[in-house]
Amino acid sequence: MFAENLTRIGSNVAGLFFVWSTLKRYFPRQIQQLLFNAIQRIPIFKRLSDKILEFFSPYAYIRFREIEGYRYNYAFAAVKTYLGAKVNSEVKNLKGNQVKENMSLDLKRDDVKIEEEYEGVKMWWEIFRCVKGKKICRLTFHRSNWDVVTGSYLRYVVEEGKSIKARKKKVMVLMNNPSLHWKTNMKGLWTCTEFEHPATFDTLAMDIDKKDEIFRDLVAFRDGKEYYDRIGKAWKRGYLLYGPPGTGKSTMIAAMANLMKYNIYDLELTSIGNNWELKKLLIATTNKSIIVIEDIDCSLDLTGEREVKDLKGDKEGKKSNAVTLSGLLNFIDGIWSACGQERILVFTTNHLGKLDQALIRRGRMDMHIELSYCTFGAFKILAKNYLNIDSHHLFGKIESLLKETKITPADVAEHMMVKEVDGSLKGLIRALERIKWSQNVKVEEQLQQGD
Ligand SMILES: Nc1ncnc2c1ncn2[C@@H]1O[C@H](COP(=O)(O)OP(=O)(O)OP(=O)(O)O)[C@@H](O)[C@H]1O
Ligand SMILES: [Mg+2]
Repeated sequence: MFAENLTRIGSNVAGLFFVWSTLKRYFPRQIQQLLFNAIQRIPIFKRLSDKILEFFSPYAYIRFREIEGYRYNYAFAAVKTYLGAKVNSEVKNLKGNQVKENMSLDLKRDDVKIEEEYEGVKMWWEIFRCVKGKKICRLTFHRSNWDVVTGSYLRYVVEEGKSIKARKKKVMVLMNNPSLHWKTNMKGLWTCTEFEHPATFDTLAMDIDKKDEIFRDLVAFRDGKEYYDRIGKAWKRGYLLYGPPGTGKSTMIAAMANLMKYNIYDLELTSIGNNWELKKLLIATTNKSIIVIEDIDCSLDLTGEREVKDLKGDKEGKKSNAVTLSGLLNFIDGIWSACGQERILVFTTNHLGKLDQALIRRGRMDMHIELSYCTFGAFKILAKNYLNIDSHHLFGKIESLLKETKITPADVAEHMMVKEVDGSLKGLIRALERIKWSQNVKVEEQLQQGD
């Protein structure tokens, strides 16, 4: 039976070769090409000729499909980014993209066939769409180079593609929608817009040592995959930012997002109906993100007896405004941690004392960061940002006034919006003297009341 089949296949292939060689003998080259193209247009012949060519070919192929099964193939994305970035003066097909008017032009290679050499080995890439319309990147290489391709080339392409993507990544900010607007399949939970806050760690006005510590902590977290795997801990970190209004809590979150290139999920607890909604929202967040709950003490009444509140929430069921402290804590420690990686959680508050200890204990909130009134060090950073000066003869006076007054970096910054250096520094000195005077009056009043 097998021998019979083999004979039949052999005679069919021989028949095809005979027809082909006859055509080649009697028809000119152009007509041969036309015939070949016409045959190739008939899907069954195309598949057959591709199979025959593949069988006799000394080349091997690796396909990266956009979708594998029902899942997006991240290797495809990396390969596509890598190929798109191969831009140089010899490339003839390029495409230009400008997402926003004020953003720079992004040039990408737009060839469907790309040839390159790696360690002396030739590689041929082709980008096309399969019958179902999904994109495929296909690599062709000589079989004798199997070891180079599978040993190092593909790893290099994927890693390079990922790092190009990370460099070009735009930070997004996502805000939760009320459940009324949610659609099926976990869609419509978050509204997404591009995040364009210019704050960086350089422009952040605070004590240099403290700033360095936070910076190093974030970088260690970002590069800490192996460490977290080794110690068997979920790859997440919590920061609690506390301090009076206008001291830079929101600015620090922006600087964190810009440094890490993580998206920000701005979680507005007051528009969440219950723990079930909270759970859905948190599960829909992606890796490499910062989940922010601003003014945690105002968003929820999280203080006092936890048990009493939770009981109330349970009794009233799903419909009640029942986002509870234990609901929040469970997701921070439990299910959510297990299903997500590389996430940062940031809580901000103006009143540290109001928070429940369970919420802010170490391990949940790994770092407590106080942002406070403007020091001379912080003032110098603001002066550099706003006025582009490193020193000035009025700095000495400002330094001694800052030691005696409580002024927020936001108020200091307000005085430096005037471009003229002398005028803005003198304005700041007047403001500091006013604050100092009113602080002294207050102290005197308190003393008199004490008498
Ligand atoms: N530490 C800081 N470094 C640089 N700029 C700052 C700093 N603090 C405040 N600012 C300036 O003041 C403005 C208000 O600061 P920000 O919104 O970060 O304060 P906040 O601590 O989040 O206040 P709130 O508690 O009211 O939310 C910012 O836009 C920024 O320009
Ligand atoms: Mg804020």
